[in-house]
Amino acid sequence: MIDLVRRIKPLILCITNDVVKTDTANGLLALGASPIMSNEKRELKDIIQHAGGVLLNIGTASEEKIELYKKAAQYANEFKVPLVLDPVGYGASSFRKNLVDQLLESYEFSLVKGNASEMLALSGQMSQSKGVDSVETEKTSDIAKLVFQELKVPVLVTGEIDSYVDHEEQFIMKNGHFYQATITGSGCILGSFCAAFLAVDQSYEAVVKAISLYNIAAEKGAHLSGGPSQFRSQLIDEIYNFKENDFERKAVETFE
Ligand SMILES: Nc1ncnc2c1ncn2[C@@H]1O[C@H](COP(=O)(O)OP(=O)(O)OP(=O)(O)O)[C@@H](O)[C@H]1O
Ligand SMILES: Cc1ncsc1CCO
Repeated sequence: MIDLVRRIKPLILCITNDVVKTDTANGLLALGASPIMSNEKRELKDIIQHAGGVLLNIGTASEEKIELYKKAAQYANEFKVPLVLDPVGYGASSFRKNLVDQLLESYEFSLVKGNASEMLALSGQMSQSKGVDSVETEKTSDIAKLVFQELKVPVLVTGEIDSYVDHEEQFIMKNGHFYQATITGSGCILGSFCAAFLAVDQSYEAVVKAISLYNIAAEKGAHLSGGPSQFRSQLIDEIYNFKENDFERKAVETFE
């Protein structure tokens, strides 16, 4: 499926947070997709008409950006473009919680992905959210089931083990390296990769492939790195050099 992404080179609109814009654009370029970032609601219709996927990441949301998120979601639904939501910091403030709840009520998402803390909070259960990093100890598979029951949209919960649940599939995915948790934006980049794979294949397999590619690239990159800084750039090279047969390392299992 990576060959398909590289051949189609889908345009991915990322309405994402200020911390990770450059890393996300570099990640998508290394993958073979075509990123565009935007902060302007008046251009969204033009862009989304030609986009293969849209990512909404609310990591640095503000009152002024609410209309931007809503318009992007509206056009993505109107033009039937896959729409991914990353509810960064959900549970860390009531502003973020209200914003995400409104978006989920009003628009159709192809995937909601977040770390264990964010997703546990989204399920309506108590979570120890503090800031944007995950501090949850519950299994991501249990959290994914809870959030899916609550939202009834495909969900991905990230952590040491990632879990995906939709109306008919349930997977855990074991690839990845702890260095990923030492760099900012690791989950945010993954959200953009999910949008890029969903752009070429609107099924659960696209999500599994996006995570597997990203986490296998991380495993390979970590072995060549002395720490987070080197890892950060090595990861981009491993993504760029990823071959279809690298998927042979993927560690994906179904669960009950
Ligand atoms: N300890 C770990 N071992 C293996 N992989 C990990 C580990 N921690 C995170 N990952 C991987 O890192 C990526 C990001 O997951 P994480 O849950 O850290 O996201 P996040 O908290 O949303 O990140 P950020 O907010 O920095 O963007 C996923 O692909 C996940 O599989
Ligand atoms: C650190 C941080 N704060 C808001 S968004 C972000 C990037 C990781 O989610």
